[in-house]
Amino acid sequence: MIVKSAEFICSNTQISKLPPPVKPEYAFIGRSNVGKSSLINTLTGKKGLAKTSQTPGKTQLINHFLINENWYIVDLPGYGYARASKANKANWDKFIHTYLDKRESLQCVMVLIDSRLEPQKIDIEFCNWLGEKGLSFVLVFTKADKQSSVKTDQNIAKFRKAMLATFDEVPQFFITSSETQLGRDEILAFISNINQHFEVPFFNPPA
Ligand SMILES: Nc1nc2c(ncn2[C@@H]2O[C@H](COP(=O)(O)OP(=O)(O)OP(=O)(O)O)[C@@H](O)[C@H]2O)c(=O)[nH]1
Repeated sequence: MIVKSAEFICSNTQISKLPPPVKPEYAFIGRSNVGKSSLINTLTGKKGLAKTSQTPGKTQLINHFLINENWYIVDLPGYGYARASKANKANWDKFIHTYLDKRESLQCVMVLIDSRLEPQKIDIEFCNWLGEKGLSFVLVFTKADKQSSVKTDQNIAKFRKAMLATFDEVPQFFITSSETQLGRDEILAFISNINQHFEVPFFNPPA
């Protein structure tokens, strides 16, 4: 897929104010600082579209970006920000879980995992929750340029093994780097394929 246009549409803290669910959308989520904004910028080819920063936990809203005028990238707040208060974490859980569980037009959750790390409990738990809810998701291993491909493969194998404790099969995965654009074309092709089969879901427009 060629990305011809990518524009920021809205930031939300309320599910009721999200755009109508009439276009396919893909939610990008992961631990704070996993490289989510960088990946979104790489996919869209727009450097400043999603803000990148070295301060973990900066993204706190649900951000919708409209791509080629016919599908959305949804930038979700990062989870597992160590310095967030308990109340904030609980709010995050409720808000994001509601969005993921109820959003009619959500096609796939792109779960970003830092390829440099051994399997992290919080990532596995999140995948388990998605599995319990029957939500479609893929794994996107980020920052692959930061170490050898052997090391990346080892960490991915460990992650897959950890997932097999609860899943019969491991979901599809992508290896990416926002530095080298590794994985960009594969993710866009994956999305393009799903978009072709999208049918507008039934939904109740707000009164
Ligand atoms: N070398 C390398 N650095 C990366 C890559 N992706 C992200 N980074 C760096 O990692 C840091 C965090 O990246 P962001 O894209 O801001 O991460 P984020 O997940 O959006 O962060 P939050 O907004 O805190 O959730 C920045 O310093 C990026 O430049 C990558 O693929 N390779």
